[in-house]
Order: sequence, then structure tokens, then C-alpha cells
Amino acid sequence: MPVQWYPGHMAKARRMMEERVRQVDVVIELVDARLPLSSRNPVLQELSAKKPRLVVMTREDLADPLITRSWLDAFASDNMMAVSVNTTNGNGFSQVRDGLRKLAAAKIQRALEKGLQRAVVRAMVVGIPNVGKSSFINQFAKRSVAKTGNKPGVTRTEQWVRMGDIELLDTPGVLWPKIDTAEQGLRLAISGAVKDQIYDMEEGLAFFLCFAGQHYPDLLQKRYGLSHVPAVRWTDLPTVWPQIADVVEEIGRKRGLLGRGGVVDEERVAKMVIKEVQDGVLGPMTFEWPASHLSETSSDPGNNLS
Ligand SMILES: Nc1nc2c(ncn2[C@@H]2O[C@H](COP(=O)(O)OP(=O)(O)OP(=O)(O)O)[C@@H](O)[C@H]2O)c(=O)[nH]1
Repeated sequence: MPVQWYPGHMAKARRMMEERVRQVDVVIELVDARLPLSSRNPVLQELSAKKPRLVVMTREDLADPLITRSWLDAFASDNMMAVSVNTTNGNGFSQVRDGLRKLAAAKIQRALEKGLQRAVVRAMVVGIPNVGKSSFINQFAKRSVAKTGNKPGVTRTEQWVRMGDIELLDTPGVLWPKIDTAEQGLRLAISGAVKDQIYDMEEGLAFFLCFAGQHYPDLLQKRYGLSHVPAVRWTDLPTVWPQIADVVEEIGRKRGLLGRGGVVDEERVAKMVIKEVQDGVLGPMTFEWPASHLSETSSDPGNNLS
């Protein structure tokens, strides 16, 4: 069953965002480096049509570095300026500042022509829940101005945060993920963008085990000490389910996640594995690849940007 997730107040949120976009020179679009496409929402293009956009891929530390490079190239070939960051240690933030200045070059030039010493570049952060908006703003400001948390929906308060010549609105714009396919929904779910309560975690686990078995078998094998990692497609699940069930069983036994009568509790296995995936415990992984990456590899979770 595909993930269904429609938070309320969308129309109001959209109006507020339109108002705020008018106040800034550049919109910073945060996407998750592990799923840079599914964590975007095309509505932003409408909302920020006239403003330059900087795509910032968060969680670069959790993503597969080779595929992050491919995504950066894919954005560049689509004429979008993009950088990758780690909001927890500030890696990539100097490129963010450089990018903002480049995108606001016309304003800076006008200020210089007027004889001003420097222009202030105003920006705002937008992105789907849990993508790292508050962490980004805090890291940018190097102090705790926005609340962070690992549950969707914690960002509040409103003011400008000034760092040198760049001013950031400390209330990020929240976009909802656009879910066109079941795969997209499940990628969002296992990345933590969708609350645990509103999708079937056991389906999320089956999806992840198929994905990792095909693309990151060594990481999966190593983390859970598995005797066998099947390389099966999620779309074939009805027929390959017994192979995935064996993996769930083995993980459950090894971790002692048993229910009544010593039977493996699949829900507890799902919770444990998905939490570890979200925390990056298995190692760097990316859940979707740009189409351009496919020519260099043999596999299939490929996507076109446009
Ligand atoms: N490893 C890693 N974790 C990150 C990164 N960015 C954010 N996180 C973590 O992801 C979780 C969510 O981050 P937040 O900054 O609260 O996300 P948000 O977009 O403000 O979330 P909402 O307020 O729910 O919309 C937190 O536990 C962060 O520590 C990153 O670059 N790397």
C-alpha cells in the first residue's frame, strides 16, 4: 500500500510562503542527499518562480559520496546551482555562502554602483519535514536559533538571522513531499521524512531489504551478520517474499526481537532496522540515483530531474 500523507493547513502554509519568498533574494531549497528527487516538491518552482534557488543537499554524511557527486552534476547540467552539506558539522557551508552571493550578484552589483560598501543578501530555507531545516539555520547562524528534533514538525519562531553579509529568515518554509509512486513514498518513509505512525513499517522494511540487497549487500550483510543476502526486486515481492522473510527472521533471532512463543516479532525488527537506516548506522547509502548515473552502473533506482 503506498504511503498516504497529507498534512493540514497546506493552503495557509502556501500563502505564507509566497509572502515570505517576496522578502528574499534567494530561496534555499533543502533536499535530502539520500533521495534528492523524492524530497523535492515541484510546487516550490511556482512559489519561487522569479527568485533564484540554491539547492542544498543535506545529510551528505549519510549518503553514498559517489552518487552525491552524480546528483551535483545532474543539478548543474539542469542549470541549477547545488551544493551538499552536513548540517551537523558545517561541512559545505562556505559553498552555501558563495552560492548565495553568486545568485544575488545583480543586487550586490547594484549596491556597489550606488556606492554602498556591501549589500545584504536575504535568503530563506524551504524543505519537507525533517530534511534538516532547523539544523541548517542553526549551523548557519552558529547558534541555536531554531529548534531541532528528529520528529517531523518542530520548527517555530520568526526573525532574521544575520551572519556577515547574509541574512536568513529563521522560520523555514515547510513543503510537503510529493508522492507519485509507492516507491517514492517508501523511500521517504525509510529516510525519516514521513512519520512512523502513518505507513506500514513492515512494508518499509521489505522495501529496504530488497533495495539494500540489490545495491548495498555488503553493508546489510556486515551490519546484521547475515548468512545470505538475496538480490531481489521489491516489485517482485509477492513471489520473492519467502527470501525476504528469511532475512527478517535471521535479523530478529540474532537481535533477540522475539514475541510470544519465541516467534520473531516482525514489527520490532522493522522498527529497529528502519531506525538504524535513518541514523546511518549501516553506512552511507543513497536511495535514488540521477538517470545520468545509470550509464556508469548496472542498476535501476534512476530518476530524471525534470
Ligand atoms: N547526520 C546528519 N543528520 C542531520 C543532518 N541534517 C539534519 N540532521 C538530523 O535530522 C533531524 C531533523 O533535523 P531538523 O533540523 O529538526 O529538521 P527540520 O527540517 O527542521 O524538521 P521539521 O521541523 O520537522 O520540519 C535531526 O535529528 C538532525 O540532527 C545532516 O546533514 N547530517
